[in-house]
Amino acid sequence: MTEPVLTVEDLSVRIAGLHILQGVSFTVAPTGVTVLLGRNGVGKTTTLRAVVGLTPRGGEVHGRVRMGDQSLLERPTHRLVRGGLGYVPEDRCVFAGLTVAENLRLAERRGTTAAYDRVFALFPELDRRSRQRAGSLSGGQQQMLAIGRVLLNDNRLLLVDEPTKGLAPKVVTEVAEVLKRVAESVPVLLVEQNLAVVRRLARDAVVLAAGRVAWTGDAQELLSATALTRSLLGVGSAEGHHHGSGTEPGASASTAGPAREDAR
Ligand SMILES: Nc1ncnc2c1ncn2[C@@H]1O[C@H](COP(=O)(O)OP(=O)(O)OP(=O)(O)O)[C@@H](O)[C@H]1O
Repeated sequence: MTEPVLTVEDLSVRIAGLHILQGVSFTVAPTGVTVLLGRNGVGKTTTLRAVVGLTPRGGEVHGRVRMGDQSLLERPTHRLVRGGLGYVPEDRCVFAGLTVAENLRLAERRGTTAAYDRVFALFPELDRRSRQRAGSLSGGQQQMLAIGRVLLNDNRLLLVDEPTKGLAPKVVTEVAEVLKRVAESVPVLLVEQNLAVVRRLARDAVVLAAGRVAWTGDAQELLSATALTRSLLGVGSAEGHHHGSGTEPGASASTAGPAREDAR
């Protein structure tokens, strides 16, 4: 068996008195996309943040997280990033007042050669728009910039949080396509609510529920098991068709109905 690139063991996170993660354990395969799923507010973002050392101040993190043989939890984020842990946060965090080129330049690491060729091959638009202010880019273009910025450097693992959130259908497809190409060379741990995107990209799935891992296994198998997706994610079917009352209110992936099937 190949060694996982990331091993999370008994991860527990408390924030503001809430015990959000209560002993989460899973691994991320060294190739392809592993998707982290679960209903709204279950702790997917909290998991990624804990791995990369960005739990909000005052939050308590316990457990073990390893990337290869390196233990991550006690290291500061900048060290982890330098060690090859790439993170694309949910809110993209591009510098709105700076140009595309300036945003990219800020991501360069001293002592290494930034891989502009790789980034512009994946995102030719960033090259074309290099003098445009990031704040005036579309949501999709900002997402491309957020991903491109991380890809300027070599990574051992990418953590990508809801990259298609709030994007137009056509752009969702573009972002999914780019992530698929990225994942050919670097493993990705992806939080994604759009099940059409999950279907397109993911090989392995980890599902969180009630602060713990409720299911792990083959992502495609999960998506084809209607009863399972309904109980774990609150959607009737990963196909995006309504089956009976397949969209329960408040279910995270329940927004992945027909309107979100565009990424196929
Ligand atoms: N800084 C914080 N202070 C208080 N509560 C927080 C904080 N960060 C997260 N939480 C709470 O922890 C829970 C998990 O949040 P998290 O963002 O990890 O969920 P998620 O699964 O990523 O949700 P979504 O699918 O909606 O993005 C939520 O109930 C959230 O309100």
